[in-house]
Amino acid sequence: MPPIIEVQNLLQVIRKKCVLNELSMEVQTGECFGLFGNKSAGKTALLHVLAGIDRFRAGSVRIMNYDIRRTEKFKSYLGLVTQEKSLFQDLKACENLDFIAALKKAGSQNIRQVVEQLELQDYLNDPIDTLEEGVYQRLALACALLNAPKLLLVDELIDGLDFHSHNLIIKAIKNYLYGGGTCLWAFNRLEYSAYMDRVGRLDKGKITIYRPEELVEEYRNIFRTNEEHRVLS
Ligand SMILES: Nc1ncnc2c1ncn2[C@@H]1O[C@H](COP(=O)(O)OP(=O)(O)OP(=O)(O)O)[C@@H](O)[C@H]1O
Repeated sequence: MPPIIEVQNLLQVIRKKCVLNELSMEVQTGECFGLFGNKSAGKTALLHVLAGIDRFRAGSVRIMNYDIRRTEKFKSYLGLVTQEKSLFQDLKACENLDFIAALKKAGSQNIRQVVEQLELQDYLNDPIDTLEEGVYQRLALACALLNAPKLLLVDELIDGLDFHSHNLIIKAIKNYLYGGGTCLWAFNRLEYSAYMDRVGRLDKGKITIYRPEELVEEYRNIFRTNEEHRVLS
């Protein structure tokens, strides 16, 4: 089976700055693949290319074996939670679910399922701008899962959320993966790498692939080295 995401020599330039530089990577079906890196490392830029939001300068990107420069068919298999708030601000929570379900051709059974899974029952009649951050992110994930996507792309998602929302989201993603889904998850807190099967660390437009424990070990070593220098100097 070909990889669900296949990127070769991807070059992305934003406002004359080379953000992704000859980047190549593959994600296999069923993986939870993390994108890790400092602020401005290019995680969102890569996610936006994979979601078909931004055009890219050069290279090749295939999602589910579709060349994303040639077709938009892959988009109907995606679920996406962006870093920016992208739900409809003028609609209530239930209206967002109904509207997005209609766009994705998802039925009322799907809506009931995600509402239950992410415990949104008490918030359905609330306007979006009154939702606290954790509930907003649960709703954003619920909307992304409505079409039972083959590939879920999420940016940050759980950073700074209350413990209950954090746990509900982790459980929902775990169930999604258990059901055969694939997730690509951008984050910038090292501890979240524990949720991933593999992690790609972005730095200066390049990607290095790690097992989560290798990434933690590398940072532990950096810490130890720094500590030694500090004590010695
Ligand atoms: N619309 C834009 N206009 C100008 N520069 C941009 C734009 N979008 C991204 N960039 C630049 O591209 C680079 C990569 O940004 P990106 O948002 O992908 O980083 P990131 O790894 O997601 O960071 P963060 O963790 O802060 O979200 C940064 O230097 C950023 O300033």
